[in-house]
Amino acid sequence: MPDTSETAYSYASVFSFPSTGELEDALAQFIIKRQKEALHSYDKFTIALSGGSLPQRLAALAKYPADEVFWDKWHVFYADERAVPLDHEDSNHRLCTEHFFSKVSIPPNQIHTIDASMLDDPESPELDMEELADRYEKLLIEEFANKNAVKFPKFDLILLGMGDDGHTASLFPGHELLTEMDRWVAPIEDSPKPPPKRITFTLPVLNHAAAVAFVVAGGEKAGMIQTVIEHPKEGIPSSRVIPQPKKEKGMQSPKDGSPPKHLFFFLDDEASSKLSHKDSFVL
Ligand SMILES: O=C1O[C@H](COP(=O)(O)O)[C@@H](O)[C@H](O)[C@H]1O
Repeated sequence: MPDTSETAYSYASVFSFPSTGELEDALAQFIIKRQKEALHSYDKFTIALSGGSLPQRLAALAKYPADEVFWDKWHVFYADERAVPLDHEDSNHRLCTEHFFSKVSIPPNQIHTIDASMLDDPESPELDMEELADRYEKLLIEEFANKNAVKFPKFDLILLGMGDDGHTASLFPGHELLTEMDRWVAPIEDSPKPPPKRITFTLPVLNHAAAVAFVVAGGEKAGMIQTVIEHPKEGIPSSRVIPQPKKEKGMQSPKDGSPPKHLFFFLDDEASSKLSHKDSFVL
């Protein structure tokens, strides 16, 4: 577990905003900066999204003009998805479509969903969750494996939410999936939060990303945010997200010579109310 101090967090930048509107504007600027950095190195921007409250935090991006956000370069995946049809009320894809994709112009073939053809009857005992996860992993392999020939994909940015129990993506506290160190995408059939059947990125995928940002609002999450940032614990999934991407040529370091940070928290003032330190938001 990383060292933390009362004055600054050595491994993460923690930003807090008085309102969710201000949080959303700052998050949009941050995402655009990451997109520009990615496009300096490659001709695409690979991003993974979550469900829950995250999709509604992305709508601010729609305000930016076409010379700022290059939607045709975006390649979108899901950090986790529920094993339900894509138009089901529990689907993370449905939420992202309603709150975000419907407002912007990402080419639909660059938004990578789970294989809906397997999900006509999500209650069916025949539903092969291993196969569902493997098919999603294959999409990642098509996107990443040739480019980097690495053991794990390296997303330019992964956006995560956090439940008040500390779960993130569909990695739950104390669950055996926290020990999965080989697969990229894993099934879970006993999610403590409904629906029970889901697929999820594994911890190594989260921790190989160039950047991961948690986006969390609300006073009910303040205690867990303090634990994750100031007193991280092995059994709490969000505590285990500490990206350490492989160095690449052109990777930018801060001008002050400090080691680059790859983990970011975008919080509202209620979620950050128990923290002893917050960073100024400077891009
Ligand atoms: O079940 C899930 O929960 C987390 C957290 O959701 P939130 O509503 O508390 O923001 C979410 O990030 C994940 O994608 C989702 O499947």
